[in-house]
Amino acid sequence: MFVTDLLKTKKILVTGGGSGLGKSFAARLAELGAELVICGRRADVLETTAEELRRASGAKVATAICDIRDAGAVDEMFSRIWSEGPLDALINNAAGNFIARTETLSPRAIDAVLDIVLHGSFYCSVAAGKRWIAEGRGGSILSIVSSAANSGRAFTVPSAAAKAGVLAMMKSLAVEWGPHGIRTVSVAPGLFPTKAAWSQLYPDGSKLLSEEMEVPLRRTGQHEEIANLVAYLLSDGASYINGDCITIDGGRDLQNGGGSGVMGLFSWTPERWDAFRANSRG
Ligand SMILES: CCCCC/C=C/C(=O)SCCNC(=O)CCNC(=O)[C@H](O)C(C)(C)COP(=O)(O)OP(=O)(O)OC[C@H]1O[C@@H](n2cnc3c(N)ncnc32)[C@H](O)[C@@H]1OP(=O)(O)O
Ligand SMILES: NC(=O)C1=CN([C@@H]2O[C@H](COP(=O)(O)OP(=O)(O)OC[C@H]3O[C@@H](n4cnc5c(N)ncnc54)[C@H](OP(=O)(O)O)[C@@H]3O)[C@@H](O)[C@H]2O)C=CC1
Repeated sequence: MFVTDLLKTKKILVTGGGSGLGKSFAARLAELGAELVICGRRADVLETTAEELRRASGAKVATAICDIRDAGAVDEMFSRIWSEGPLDALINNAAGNFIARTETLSPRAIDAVLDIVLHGSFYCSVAAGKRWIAEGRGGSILSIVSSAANSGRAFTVPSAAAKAGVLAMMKSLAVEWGPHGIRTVSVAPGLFPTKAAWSQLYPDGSKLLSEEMEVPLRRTGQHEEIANLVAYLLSDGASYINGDCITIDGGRDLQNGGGSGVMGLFSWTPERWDAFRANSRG
């Protein structure tokens, strides 16, 4: 679908690039010639993925262990990356999320999601942007958000609020940093199966099946479909797209508001919620 060296001159950081969609983005970008840095908290996950990508594509793939909730650690990571050459693009992909009744959330639970999604994306964006501006060079920032950024979403309220904040940041920076040659673009995915999303959001299989049936295309998305969109948006072919958010969800958002996909959760008993909490990651 693309020329094989579409991203040949680009060096790209993918936060959360060791697993899930981030790994699929990294794999596609590497295939298209990009040099990559993938970051996350788990060294073993990052190393395994980096080795897989190097073997499959021959691309240069570096890893950075970094908890993006820590602003100091983020800035250190960017300094280390820059010491070997500047980035051309940043993908804010790392996220945390889980279903919960909002009134039961502890302050730490709320912060866990807000800090990863909103603060982490903000720290990374500023760390990249200030370096590009100081050097008088351009760059691209792509953030993975969700349709909940516009509509809100019951039972994953911290994620919805954080994604809305990220979207507002991206639209604002498109205007503020556009004159510096820095463009921003957001992608709002629908249902893309990943181990983490499915365990954190769809522990109840029947609920997922009903959500799939609410997608006009009657299926979940394939990773290569969203990875191709991300590759295009970071390529020079998309150089006049700035500040927009592209939805890739098989039409689901048009059919649903932010609420109907979670209707099944209203019937969960407190015991069912306790069982989910006891078994969920974290
Ligand atoms: C808007 C909806 C549309 C969908 C769009 C988005 C989809 C996705 O983002 S799917 C991606 C899902 N991937 C992940 O979640 C992977 C990363 N997740 C994690 O690392 C954890 O789940 C984390 C977010 C909880 C953060 O981990 P960590 O920093 O290790 O946090 P702790 O284990 O220390 O927990 C902090 C705090 O949160 C409470 N908590 C954790 N899980 C739950 C839960 N299921 N329900 C309620 N509360 C939970 C935990 O108890 C801690 O609070 P305190 O007990 O008060 O200390
Ligand atoms: N899958 C789906 O259907 C949908 C996904 N999305 C969005 O797509 C993106 C990818 O989701 P998905 O692949 O499903 O999720 P995953 O949980 O598989 O991936 C999240 C990645 O983020 C990393 N991460 C989490 N917290 C931190 C942190 N504090 N610092 C650094 N890295 C961190 C994780 O690595 P580690 O744990 O090692 O740190 C992991 O590699 C997210 O932005 C998500 O909100 C949006 C809508 C739907």
